[in-house]
Amino acid sequence: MSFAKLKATREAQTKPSYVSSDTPESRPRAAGGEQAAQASTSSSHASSLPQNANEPQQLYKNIPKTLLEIRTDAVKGRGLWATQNIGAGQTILALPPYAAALSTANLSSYCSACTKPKPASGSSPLKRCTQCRIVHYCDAACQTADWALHKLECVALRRGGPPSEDVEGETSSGALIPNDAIRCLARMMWRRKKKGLESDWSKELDAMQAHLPISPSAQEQHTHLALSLVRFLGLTSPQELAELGVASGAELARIVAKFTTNTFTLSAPDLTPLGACIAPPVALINHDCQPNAVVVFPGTKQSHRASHARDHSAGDTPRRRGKQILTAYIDTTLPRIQRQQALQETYNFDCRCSLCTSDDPDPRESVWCPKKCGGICPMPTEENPLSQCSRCKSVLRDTDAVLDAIRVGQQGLDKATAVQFSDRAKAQQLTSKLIPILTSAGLPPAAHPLLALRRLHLAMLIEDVSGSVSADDPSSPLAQKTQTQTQLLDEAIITATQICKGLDAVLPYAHPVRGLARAEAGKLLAVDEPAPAPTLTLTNTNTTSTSTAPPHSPPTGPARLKLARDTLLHAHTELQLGFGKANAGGEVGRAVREDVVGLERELGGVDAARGGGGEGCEGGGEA
Ligand SMILES: C[S@@+](CC[C@H](N)C(=O)[O-])C[C@H]1O[C@@H](n2cnc3c(N)ncnc32)[C@H](O)[C@@H]1O
Repeated sequence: MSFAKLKATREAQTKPSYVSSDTPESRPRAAGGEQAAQASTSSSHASSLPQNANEPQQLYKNIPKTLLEIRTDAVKGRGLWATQNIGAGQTILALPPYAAALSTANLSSYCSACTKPKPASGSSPLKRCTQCRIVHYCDAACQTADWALHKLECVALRRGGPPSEDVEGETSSGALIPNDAIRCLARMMWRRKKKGLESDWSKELDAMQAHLPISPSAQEQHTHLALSLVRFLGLTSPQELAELGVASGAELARIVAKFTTNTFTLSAPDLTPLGACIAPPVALINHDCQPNAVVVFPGTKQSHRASHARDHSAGDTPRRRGKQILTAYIDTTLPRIQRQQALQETYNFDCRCSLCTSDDPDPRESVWCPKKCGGICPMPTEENPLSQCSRCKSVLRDTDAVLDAIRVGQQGLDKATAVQFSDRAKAQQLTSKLIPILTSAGLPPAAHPLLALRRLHLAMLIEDVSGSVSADDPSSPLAQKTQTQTQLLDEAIITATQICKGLDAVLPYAHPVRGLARAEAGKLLAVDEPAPAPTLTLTNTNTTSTSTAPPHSPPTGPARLKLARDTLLHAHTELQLGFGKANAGGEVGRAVREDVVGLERELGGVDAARGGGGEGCEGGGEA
């Protein structure tokens, strides 16, 4: 698994949100910069705070001082605080990563300079570096922009990577390709040397917080990464290490530790993980499971010439002056215990945020009220099987059945996630079987692992839907073909709708994941319905009636189009806030807006054909 994927399993799907969370109390800004920061950090976190940076405010020139300031929290260390009220959807920070690398699987399908994907067939394909034959670029301009780093990387790639599990593929000449973490680290080191060790750029990197790994497995992982890096860089002596500005092996270990604590998953505008990247000003932001900001890579209007890490403030409540800016490092749709484990494993701290310390029932860990009053019961556990509805106080019976369903669901989710690419049929069989088991055990749409299973199921269904539309088999009978297509599409729409319900219950309004999920549901509703292929049903009165609709199937015809338009409009509003207003909701937000305009036109046509006036939105669907 690539480093990006590994981190992404923890963080990507639920890139941060933005509730008006009541963040821990702000503390007065530490007067003494790094020393003060170090002194005020809990030693139980075994972290080593920056030793050699300037007064932090003098570094980080690209942090807008009119909006933000660096302060130190006694528990979390340095962080960013709002110096004025920041509106929903306002960009807080926008900057390109200091170093980035695509994961190996993406090296031939994305540009290594701007991270734009391979163009659709028909347009000119990505150009491969003729020397290493590994990295690809949109054109000569992208290649030139990346050359200063790639010329060093090209040599290292041709030399071949370390023969270890960090290697994820090989070149046509059989050279091994190290994973994205090693290549990103190497790019960071080369650039650090080029910029000068005394430059602010390098000092910001050096000032990143490092956790000295506590667990033996983390220690082993760091050592392994450091050794692989040395081999990839082609270093054979301590002198060569010193030429890169690294005085000793211990210092190299610290650099690796800083890297793992502070990297981000480089993602596409739709949050698909692409690789690893590092941006010290953004890495200053601390974690909260109910954060008030989000890190996204929304794509630029004309092209992806610059891959910006943008930190957006989103949601419908402004971040008030004096509040700490907080993002989520992990998937916040997960139940508390899994969030805590992920944070401990990678970032080495116990989260004490309001969500992690609350006693209120949490939809992530809940079961519908047995009396169906609309309330929820806390999910029973082996230790605490007693559970009652938070609203009507009805007691949940047969908790063993619920516990069994959850256990089987979690095991199935782990298995299906592991085999989703290698054995699609198995993964799909698992998700299809487990979703009804969990719903009949009474789990609401937000509960884990039901929500996660549905998200996985939908990803596979969407591939099937596009496959069934594009690979229309002319030999199969029309009725059978359209029925399969209708069933697939309806199942995808129903699943997407349930996912939106689940995400709405656990993520704050305008979270990018919510916006993307709603955009997906809207797009599925907008897919042309397969030509009607009615099944004939004989009735006992000797007449025939037609019916293709399974129970709870989505509406058809103009009603479906209207629902698609309304869903996409809703998605557009959330995407604008989640991916930034100034950026018009990012690449996905702009595409959704075009879809809305198309649907408005179609609906106008339908209304005109019926002789009615359209009931569309002015200006093509701006919410
Ligand atoms: C990416 S860094 C954030 C910036 C860091 N505070 C600094 O001083 O450079 C991540 C580290 O910050 C600390 N941290 C972030 N959020 C925290 C939280 N909610 N509680 C405790 N520590 C936190 C942890 O030590 C974590 O490994």
